[in-house]
Amino acid sequence: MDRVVIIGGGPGGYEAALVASQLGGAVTLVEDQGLGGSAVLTGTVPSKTLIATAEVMSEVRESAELGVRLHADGDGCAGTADPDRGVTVDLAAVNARVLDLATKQSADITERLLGEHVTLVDGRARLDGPEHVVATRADGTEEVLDADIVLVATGSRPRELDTARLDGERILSWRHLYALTELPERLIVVGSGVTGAEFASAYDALGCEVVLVSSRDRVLPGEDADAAQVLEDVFARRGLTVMSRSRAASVLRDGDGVVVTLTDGRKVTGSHCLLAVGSIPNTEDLGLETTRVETDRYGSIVVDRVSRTKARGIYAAGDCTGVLPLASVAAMQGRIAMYHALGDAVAPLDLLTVSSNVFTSPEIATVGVSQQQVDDGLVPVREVVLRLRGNPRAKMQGNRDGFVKVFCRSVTGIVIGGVVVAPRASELIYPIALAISQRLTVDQLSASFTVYPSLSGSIAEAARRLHGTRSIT
Ligand SMILES: Cc1cc2nc3c(=O)[nH]c(=O)nc-3n(C[C@H](O)[C@H](O)[C@H](O)COP(=O)(O)OP(=O)(O)OC[C@H]3O[C@@H](n4cnc5c(N)ncnc54)[C@H](O)[C@@H]3O)c2cc1C
Ligand SMILES: NC(=O)c1ccc[n+]([C@@H]2O[C@H](COP(=O)([O-])OP(=O)(O)OC[C@H]3O[C@@H](n4cnc5c(N)ncnc54)[C@H](O)[C@@H]3O)[C@@H](O)[C@H]2O)c1
Repeated sequence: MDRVVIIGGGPGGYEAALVASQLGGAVTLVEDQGLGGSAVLTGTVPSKTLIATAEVMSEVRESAELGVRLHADGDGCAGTADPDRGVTVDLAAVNARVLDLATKQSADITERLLGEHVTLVDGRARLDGPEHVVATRADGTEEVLDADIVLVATGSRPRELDTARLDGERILSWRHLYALTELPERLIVVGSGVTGAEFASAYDALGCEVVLVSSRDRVLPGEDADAAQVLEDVFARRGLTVMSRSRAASVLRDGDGVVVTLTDGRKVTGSHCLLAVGSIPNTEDLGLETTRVETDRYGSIVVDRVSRTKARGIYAAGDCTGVLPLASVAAMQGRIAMYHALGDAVAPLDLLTVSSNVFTSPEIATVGVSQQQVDDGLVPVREVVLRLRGNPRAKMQGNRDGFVKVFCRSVTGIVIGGVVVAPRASELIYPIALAISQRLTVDQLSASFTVYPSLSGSIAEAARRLHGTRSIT
């Protein structure tokens, strides 16, 4: 029986443990922060739970158009999405729910792993040569685990700036947000990547004044430019301030507030600052130097498409590899590693089939070939963009911001990419993802019935418009 030792209990680690156990390995997983990793305890799950409340607030805020009338009850709750309409958020209750849900999900994962006979070691692990993992427990005792196969899945942590030290009270990373019991009066979010944009959108919806400090020309520089423009327009309409081409040089505490100084000398004041300036892979102090595992200049572990490192028998998965920092990708890399290591059939990781979503309001979901690749002339395509405001269901629901974009191969009509900007775009992207993975043509995608009226009708309609040879925008 192969002895498999997994370092890290996030999606990269725990999904691998399930597969390794299913394939007959003797599996030990070392983790000291609780199962689920930052995905469950501080990242994906808590942020999306908070955003669930923000979504309700957004809908309430925009419900007047649908004839909904709300009346102030004057109960004095902290934080107000719209004081004139009497809708408020009790952030202490929201965050208590967030933390409770995360803890329970972690417990569910623990139970599942134990049920699959995975041995859990509560400790911090490091490699001691390619065949030994040393786990150090909180009391300092050490256990040496012999391994035929090792998976490193240690994740990443928030990047800090030397000139912006996190204090957990006013200068925060995303890990600190769930300790807040009152809405910040004025939140300055530094960094307009996915993390910054999601929290800016959420806190604005919860009723907080938000300033987004963006070092780039636009928010979400890594995402579809048309989608980012929709989001910027929505932010502007809602009164969320975006300071573009503004790089934070320092963040300092000033009494009960914070001062963000930009590189051009301007100062932005607020009650709190959220630093969302990226992540650092957790690859130090792991004993990697006792093996042939290589890291790149960012500190990420170098892996191939079946998650092999440069050291025989040692695999790596998830954020510590820097391949694509998503929970879904971490989990897939972890599973692929175990299929490969334990001799099962394995398909190498294919990033073109990965769906991802930015959980702003509206959401932005993407899959496959990107507009940037098309504009750079890397892929010849036909494409269509259908604005959401032409969709009957969207009109009924009062949704006018967003679009559906589909790319197909010029000659064959095979679907190779798509973007959906809409409420619940995370759900709507699936038919496009399925079409890509199954190599369906636009004619096949449009041949299925969609419900009338529905937002998914726009996906079928987009595919229908791509029948033939014209590019329609
Ligand atoms: C705010 C935020 C929101 C996000 N939202 C989404 C989303 O909506 N969808 C999505 O797909 N992705 C999202 N992500 C990304 C996602 O959280 C990560 O890609 C995912 O957590 C990576 O999983 P992982 O297993 O590689 O690492 P992690 O989840 O970080 O887990 C790594 C684990 O390894 C442990 N560890 C580290 N070193 C050691 C050691 N030496 N010994 C033992 N254990 C160790 C850590 O304690 C940790 O528990 C979000 C990220 C952030 C920051
Ligand atoms: N919904 C999701 O799936 C989700 C949510 C959050 C994060 N993530 C994952 O995590 C990854 C990292 O996202 P992220 O947003 O945390 O990091 P990021 O590196 O993508 O973005 C950080 C941004 O901060 C900017 N920045 C850096 N220093 C700055 C400064 N001094 N002043 C102003 N801006 C500055 C950078 O230019 C960059 O645009 C994403 O690529 C994504 O894969 C996913």
